[in-house]
Amino acid sequence: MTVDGAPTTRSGFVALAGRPNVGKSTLTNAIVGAKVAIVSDKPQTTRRAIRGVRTTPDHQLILVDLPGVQRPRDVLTERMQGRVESELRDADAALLLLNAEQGVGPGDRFIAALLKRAPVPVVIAVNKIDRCSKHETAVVLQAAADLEVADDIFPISARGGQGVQTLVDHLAGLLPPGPYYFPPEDRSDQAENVLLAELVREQVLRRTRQEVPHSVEVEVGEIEDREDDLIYVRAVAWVETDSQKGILIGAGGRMIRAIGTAARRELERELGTRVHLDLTVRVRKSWRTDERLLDRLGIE
Ligand SMILES: Nc1nc2c(ncn2[C@@H]2O[C@H](COP(=O)(O)OP(=O)(O)OP(=O)(O)O)[C@@H](O)[C@H]2O)c(=O)[nH]1
Repeated sequence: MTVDGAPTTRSGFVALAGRPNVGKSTLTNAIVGAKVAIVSDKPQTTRRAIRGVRTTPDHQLILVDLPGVQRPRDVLTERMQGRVESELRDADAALLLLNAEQGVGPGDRFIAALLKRAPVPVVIAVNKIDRCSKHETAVVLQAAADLEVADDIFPISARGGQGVQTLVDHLAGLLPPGPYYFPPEDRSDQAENVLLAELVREQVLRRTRQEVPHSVEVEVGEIEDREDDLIYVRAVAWVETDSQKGILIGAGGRMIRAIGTAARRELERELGTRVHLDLTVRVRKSWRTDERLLDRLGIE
């Protein structure tokens, strides 16, 4: 409280960086307390910067869940990297997530080098400590310190919750004083169709496992109130080859029906109403290099 009794709030942006699969989505959900970022055991699920908003009486912490940072390889990853750099410029702090199970590798060093140039304080969280002994964790904490990028390093388990509160308290302390950016009830500012597309994509990945790589993108074109208590959602799953399309559709359409049913349930849970999901599969050869499609999909 200030002298005149008005509450002092802190608010700002924390840019979350880390190799694919380190647990960025799981941590985002743990911090925000809702399912805003999709979680999958496949690397590189998160292509868009998905923001989660945590609001408490004294702070609003806006997490920017960065796409997996990689060396530029094609148009998509160059764009992703551009996005990472601009998010860092606009952030109040950066959080580098490491995987305790895997230790510090070249990918982590690459991101750390990028973060060294960030004009904001950098914090490291070493995740998945539930999978490691105390000694193994200590070794990774030391390797994290040796990156010489962060002043503070926190061991956590995003899945189990261990250490998450301490980390959040520290991050909140790095935010500048200021009013809230979003209404307190908001947990994500994503356009609804992007969020729904992520939920559908999660089901596609879950069911197709290794067979269909990360070349699947989902676009939600239409969300329409059809009648009381029923929302019509039209989605297209874009793949790169005819054989991927075949896998997604499956023998006699079994796979696409299973994906559709599971995705519809997720959408119903999200929207709190019955959903009619119209899901089609289309082939778009090398969409990764198609700037116009990337724009339409909201990948900047
Ligand atoms: N044991 C354990 N597993 C975890 C923990 N945090 C995340 N995971 C698992 O690690 C896998 C990847 O987690 P995600 O949250 O999807 O990782 P991500 O960094 O968002 O991945 P991308 O979006 O692909 O970059 C999932 O299977 C999670 O359940 C943790 O603290 N402990």
